[in-house]
Amino acid sequence: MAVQMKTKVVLLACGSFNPITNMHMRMFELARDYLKDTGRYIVVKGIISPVGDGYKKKGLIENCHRLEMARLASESSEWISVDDWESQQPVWVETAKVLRHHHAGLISSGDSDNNDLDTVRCGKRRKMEQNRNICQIDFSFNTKGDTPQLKLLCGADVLESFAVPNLWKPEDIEEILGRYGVVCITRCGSDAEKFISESDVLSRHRKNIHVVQEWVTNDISATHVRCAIRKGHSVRYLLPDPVVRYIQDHSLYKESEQKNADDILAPLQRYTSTNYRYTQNCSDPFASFFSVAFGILKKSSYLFSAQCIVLNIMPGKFLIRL
Ligand SMILES: Nc1ncnc2c1ncn2[C@@H]1O[C@H](COP(=O)(O)OP(=O)(O)OP(=O)(O)O)[C@@H](O)[C@H]1O
Ligand SMILES: NC(=O)c1ccc[n+]([C@@H]2O[C@H](COP(=O)(O)O)[C@@H](O)[C@H]2O)c1
Ligand SMILES: [Zn+2]
Repeated sequence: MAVQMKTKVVLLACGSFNPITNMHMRMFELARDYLKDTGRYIVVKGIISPVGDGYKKKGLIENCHRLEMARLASESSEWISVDDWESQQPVWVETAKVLRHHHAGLISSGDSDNNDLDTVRCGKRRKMEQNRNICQIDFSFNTKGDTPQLKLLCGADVLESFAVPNLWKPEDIEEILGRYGVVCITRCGSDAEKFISESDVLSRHRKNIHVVQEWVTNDISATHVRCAIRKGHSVRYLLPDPVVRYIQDHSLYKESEQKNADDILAPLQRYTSTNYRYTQNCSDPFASFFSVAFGILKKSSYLFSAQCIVLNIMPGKFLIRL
């Protein structure tokens, strides 16, 4: 009887994880089931890669805490682990570069018995031994090719953010979609299918974009969690228990929302340097402001939902803050 060959996949989730929530962990489970059900893929590993502090997102707490919380959350998983390479970089790193880094790691480690994937398996062997059924499901297939495919795992809001001017370099979008591929989990407030059909670049790479419908709609967001903590409300059952304990033990998120409040998000800073530069001797600051800001804000529901927009207008000078 012919043995069906499956393509091995490693899922990489990039994000703030500020803090990591149950939904972040659930994204991996949803994506793995979806890919398995296609009959073509077998997910062998999930990587959580918290963004570095240089991302400058409003309210982003130090990476040491976000990393530790992600580690605590992934302790209960036999196939998801946390990688600190991205968060340890001295400046913010584009997602395409993070993918390149992990892809190079997969290639160099090959697919031998002592490769990177097996390091995760060994590190979590005890848990896997406790759950032999999962081991059998995951590794009983013949797989094709030596190196697993690496795919970006994200929510639909991140996919939609591809359209925000000056947030992503067009060549990075091409690389992410063309070379790796994306597994996108639907999210309240986003319509991934509509967005893909209306975007030339996403339509062109349609076969590399897997949209996973989460029917049990779950609008947990880290922003809501931080807001609840500030109010002194319980966040239990929205986050893994060890993460709730860590937040309590370290008194996190009480006053962190002011962090980076005056900063510009790193990608916007990098790609719009000519746009947001102070404009000197401008005869009509409002006219100039709108010509710059309109491009940025036109399709930025993603930013509107997550960021506060502040304008600093001084005589003859102005600055957009997102
Ligand atoms: N409820 C959710 N449904 C689908 N995707 C989600 C959900 N929550 C987070 N994600 C995805 O997880 C990844 C990391 O997200 P992030 O760390 O920004 O979490 P978040 O809850 O969106 O936080 P914040 O509110 O601070 O933006 C992103 O790809 C995001 O789209
Ligand atoms: N140009 C880019 O590579 C680019 C732009 C915006 C966000 N991102 C990444 O997407 C993720 C989004 O995280 P948040 O949803 O928490 O903002 C982060 O990991 C960030 O580094 C990448
Ligand atoms: Zn987010």
